[in-house]
Amino acid sequence: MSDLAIHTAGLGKTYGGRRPVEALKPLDLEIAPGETFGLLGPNGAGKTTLVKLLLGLARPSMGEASLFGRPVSDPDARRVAGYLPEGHRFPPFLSARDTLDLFARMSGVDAADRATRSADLLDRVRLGGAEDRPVGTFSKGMLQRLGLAQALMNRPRIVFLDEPTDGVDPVGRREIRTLIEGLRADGVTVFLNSHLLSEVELVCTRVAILKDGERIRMGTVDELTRRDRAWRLVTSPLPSATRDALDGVLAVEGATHPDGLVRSTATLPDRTALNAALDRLRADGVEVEAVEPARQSLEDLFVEAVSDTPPLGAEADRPADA
Ligand SMILES: Nc1ncnc2c1ncn2[C@@H]1O[C@H](COP(=O)(O)OP(=O)(O)OP(=O)(O)O)[C@@H](O)[C@H]1O
Repeated sequence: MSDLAIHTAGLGKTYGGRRPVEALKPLDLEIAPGETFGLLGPNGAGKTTLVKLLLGLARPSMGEASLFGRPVSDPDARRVAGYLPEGHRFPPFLSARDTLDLFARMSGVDAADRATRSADLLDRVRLGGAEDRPVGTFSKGMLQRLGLAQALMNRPRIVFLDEPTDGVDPVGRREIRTLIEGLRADGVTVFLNSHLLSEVELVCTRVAILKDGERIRMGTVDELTRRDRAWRLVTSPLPSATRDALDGVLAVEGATHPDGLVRSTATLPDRTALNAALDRLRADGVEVEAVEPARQSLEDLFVEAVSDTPPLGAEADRPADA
């Protein structure tokens, strides 16, 4: 039996009808326990479909999926999962405490446990003090935090969070991020669907990008955002002869920083060539403060990946070494 948190083999979904939609093309996916995995993709890419398949809420057209070694069609597989759906709604007249009590009943939490569990969760999502207010008076951030508490009610080993920071202000987003980091510290596997790439970049250990139902990228944020054959340098100012000698290799940023150092990007075929360039800088009396692989933001990568279509099976699994 697999001890992976999520395992899929050839999992795919085509919605029927007069014009069938291939929402998810056959997907092989392995997510280890304790990972915080981010699923990205433009609207209609198949993200929600994948989550529904993993929760047994939609039936696959092909392939199989399991959570912690149990097929997702087995209700016991779902018992270890929590779910915060996108755009969830709670009855507005219920208090936060009553809302959680309702979900506790639906999750089969023992009557003896329910009150303590709800109180603990309300504290955890920082809603202690607002427990008796009707949910209809809650801000978007409070509603999302209550949604998170609901998703954690059954002490899940894995939680699926669909746009948890949707409509939430920066302070609320940070609070939700801290909660997600807390889950990771507790060893809970997190499967995050989000359009907020800066958040995903901060919180996820690994990400995949879906487009038109197909996975077009997958890797750690570090692997995916590292630019091939490019390094970022921080140095003392460069004499003009050095600039001329390294013309075409070194692109120096125009602005001088308050620290008096200059930033540049070196584009070179390999590490040997990088070291030759550094030797040249040193020989010219330039002091080197820092050298690191150049990166693009996750947002740049996303836009680039979804704009040019070629599915990059080989590149997706490209080794991290520059
Ligand atoms: N019940 C359904 N019946 C028919 N087609 C569907 C159904 N649900 C989703 N689809 C289609 O499947 C494709 C994938 O939809 P899905 O909701 O999984 O995308 P998504 O990546 O979650 O999008 P978004 O970011 O907008 O939430 C879309 O073309 C969508 O129109």
